[in-house]
Formats: sequence, structure tokens, C-alpha cells
Amino acid sequence: MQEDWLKRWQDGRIGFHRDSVHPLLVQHWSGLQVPEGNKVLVPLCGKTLDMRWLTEQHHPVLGIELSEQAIEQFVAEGDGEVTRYRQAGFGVSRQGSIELWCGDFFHFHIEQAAEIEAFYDRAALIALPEATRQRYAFHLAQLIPPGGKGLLITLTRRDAGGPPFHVDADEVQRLFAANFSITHLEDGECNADDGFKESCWALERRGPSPGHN
Ligand SMILES: C[S@@+](CC[C@H](N)C(=O)[O-])C[C@H]1O[C@@H](n2cnc3c(N)ncnc32)[C@H](O)[C@@H]1O
Repeated sequence: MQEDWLKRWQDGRIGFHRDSVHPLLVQHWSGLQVPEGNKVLVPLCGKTLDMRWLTEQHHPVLGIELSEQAIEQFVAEGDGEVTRYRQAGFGVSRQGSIELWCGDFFHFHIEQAAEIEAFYDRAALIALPEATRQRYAFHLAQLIPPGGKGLLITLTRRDAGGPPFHVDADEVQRLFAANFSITHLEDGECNADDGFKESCWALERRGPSPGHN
């Protein structure tokens, strides 16, 4: 699966990439009331421009992406000096207040996530096959502190293909309800060509349960 993603970047088959900021992010981020200065985790970030928009809202961003090519394209398309260093087995590229960690999201652990307070997932969960989505939801919960908030954009589709994979409201509940409170924000329009329909969710990491030490 990881090889497939690297190959996609090599071949330029990146139809998921948008050349403008995602409208659901612009519409719903402020409603989460994430304080300025809080660092936002963007798992499976590709080279999304949404990360630049988040920095314009005064959030430092930490993106994690398998493909070095994606990261190189992102920084080349941006402004400003790039600093590169290694940390915890990842190659990190920093440009302004965006740091991009090159490697497997599942190898990024809580020790590296100390400053993360929020997250943004567009086309990360839905990029993963069913068996990996449970692991993703659990891993994400380990990285977000109690009270931390995030915006999640999922997708449903008429057929059974993927990626992007079909993730419906029941699955969002199944995956996240144990660790997050979930608010459904909006369903987008169904695209007449491919039958894809996006949905947007606000998640808030639950605190430790009463009596839990
Ligand atoms: C569908 S794309 C979405 C990218 C971005 N979120 C966007 O909205 O444009 C999924 C991305 O996740 C990356 N990826 C897949 N599996 C990964 C993993 N285990 N760790 C880090 N990145 C991964 C792929 O290389 C690809 O760039």
C-alpha cells in the first residue's frame, strides 16, 4: 500500500490534491475555537494548501507524509527558507511555521507529539483500507491530548472502490466514539460524476474517564 502511494507521487497521479483551500476547512475551522498558537497535526498531509491556510490562522502545523516528493513539492511551491534535520527516525523539513515529517504516520509517537493540540484530517482516514482505519483512529487518539479538537472530512461513494474509501456516519461513530465526542457539521453535495459526497465532523478528545488514574 505504501509503495502504491510513493508510485502515485512519482507518476504524478495525485487527483486528490486540490489547488485551492478546502471550503469545509474555511467554513468550519473557526467554529472549533482552537486557540491561536495551538499546533495542528495534519496526518497523511500530501502537499495540501490547507496547511498554509492553517498557518494564516496563526497555527503552527505539523504534517506527516510518506512521500519525500510530496514534501519537496510543497516547500518548492512555498516561500521561505527550508531547514532540514532528522528527528526520531524521520526527515523533517521546516518552512516558516510548518514542519513536515517524512515517514509513516504509524511510526510517529506521543514522545514527538508533545506540542500538538489539534488536528485536521482531509483525505487521510479515507485514504486507508478498512482494516487500517481502526488502527488510524486509535493512533490519532494517542497523539491528541484531552480537550484537543479536530476537523475530520470523510467521504461516501456509491461503489465499493478506493482510495478514497467509503466511510459513513456509522463507521465514524464506531472508529472514534470511544475516544472523542463527535459532532456532525455538514454533508456536502453529491458529485454527479463520481457519486462522491463529503461529510464534515468536529471531534473533541475526551478526557480520562472518572475514576481513571
Ligand atoms: C489521499 S492523499 C491526501 C493528502 C492530503 N491530506 C490532501 O488532502 O491533499 C493521502 C496521502 O497520504 C500519504 N500516506 C499514505 N499512507 C501514509 C502513512 N502510513 N503515513 C504517512 N503518509 C501516508 C500518501 O502518500 C498521500 O500523499
